[in-house]
Amino acid sequence: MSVAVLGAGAFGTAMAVALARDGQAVALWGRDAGVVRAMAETRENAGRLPGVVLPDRVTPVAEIAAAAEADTLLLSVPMQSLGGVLAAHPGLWDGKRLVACCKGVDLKTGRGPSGVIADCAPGAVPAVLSGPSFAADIAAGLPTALTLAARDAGEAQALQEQLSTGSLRLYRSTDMAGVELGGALKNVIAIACGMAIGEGFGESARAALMTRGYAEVLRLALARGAQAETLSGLSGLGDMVLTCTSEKSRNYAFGMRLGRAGQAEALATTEGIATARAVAGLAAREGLEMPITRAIAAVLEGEMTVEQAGGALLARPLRPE
Ligand SMILES: NC(=O)C1=CN([C@@H]2O[C@H](COP(=O)(O)OP(=O)(O)OC[C@H]3O[C@@H](n4cnc5c(N)ncnc54)[C@H](OP(=O)(O)O)[C@@H]3O)[C@@H](O)[C@H]2O)C=CC1
Ligand SMILES: O=C(CO)COP(=O)(O)O
Repeated sequence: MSVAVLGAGAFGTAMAVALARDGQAVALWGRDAGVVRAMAETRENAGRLPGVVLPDRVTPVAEIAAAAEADTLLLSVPMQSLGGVLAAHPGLWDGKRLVACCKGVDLKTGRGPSGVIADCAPGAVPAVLSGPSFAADIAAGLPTALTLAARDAGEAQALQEQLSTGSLRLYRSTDMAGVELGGALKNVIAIACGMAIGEGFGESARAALMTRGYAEVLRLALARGAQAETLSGLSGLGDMVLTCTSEKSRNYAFGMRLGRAGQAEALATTEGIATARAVAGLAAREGLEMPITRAIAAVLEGEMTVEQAGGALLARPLRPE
């Protein structure tokens, strides 16, 4: 089984490096031919993952069809770009294992990564790779553990074996909904935690937000048919712990800047913003109790300040835990 990476950002490049160091030949597709040429010449992705040498087995390619010859394709573009990339090349995906590495909810359809793959590439086998991992850590060969989910247990095991390396340990799951919801929603809670620290609410408040945020994630995931064990695993609790406690997280750092300065510039990968909007809407429609997510969405819409959001959460009626 051969593997390629679509999306030459930090995470895609890190995965290509990890798999190549483990002995696999990996095509790495980037949409910008100039960036691809520079990677091939300098053996570095200077813009997205500076300082990491691309092993010889990584081949940067500017033609998506060349990368899509592989059996397994890691989709490492931001969540809001996933549908567009798949829809733009409809002839490439039949029979391929498409492993989504992005975390979030597509704003146009309300679907997670596997739903977007099912819509845009119905002839492919969808899978999801998620969990606590900074691209720089994977690229440095530091010990990392993630969850690989596919609907079919045999597919999940085949992908687990193909994509695990000496330092990257994958656990397998068939609970696609649980894995992708945990990955999407931890970004919302990370923004909340960043806001709390930036505003000066303190570390106790952050611990409360992580814990009560986890309760919200679990509530939504169970309502979507996910298994509780998945949410307490790497792709749920594991990623929430990492993302809510590290300024290396773009979502957490964004929240922190917003808490400190009242405004902050978002990146395409500040994926918790779109997720907060999508999930706050569906929580309201479906009567799901998700007060933290709704408060974060309100702050992001400019309907309240971080200070007001904190006050509103504290003023909620007292209830059993
Ligand atoms: N960085 C990390 O530590 C981790 C990231 N992830 C996930 O991986 C995904 C990618 O993140 P990451 O690599 O960090 O992000 P980056 O911002 O580093 O890279 C995103 C890449 O996607 C490319 N891209 C964006 N839109 C398109 C498009 N329409 N067509 C083709 N390529 C496109 C960008 O190209 P260009 O440079 O031309 O804009 C860029 O190369 C995210 O969903 C993220 O949540 C998961 C775990 C860890
Ligand atoms: O998902 C991540 C770690 O698992 C990276 O977090 P950010 O997308 O917030 O940078």
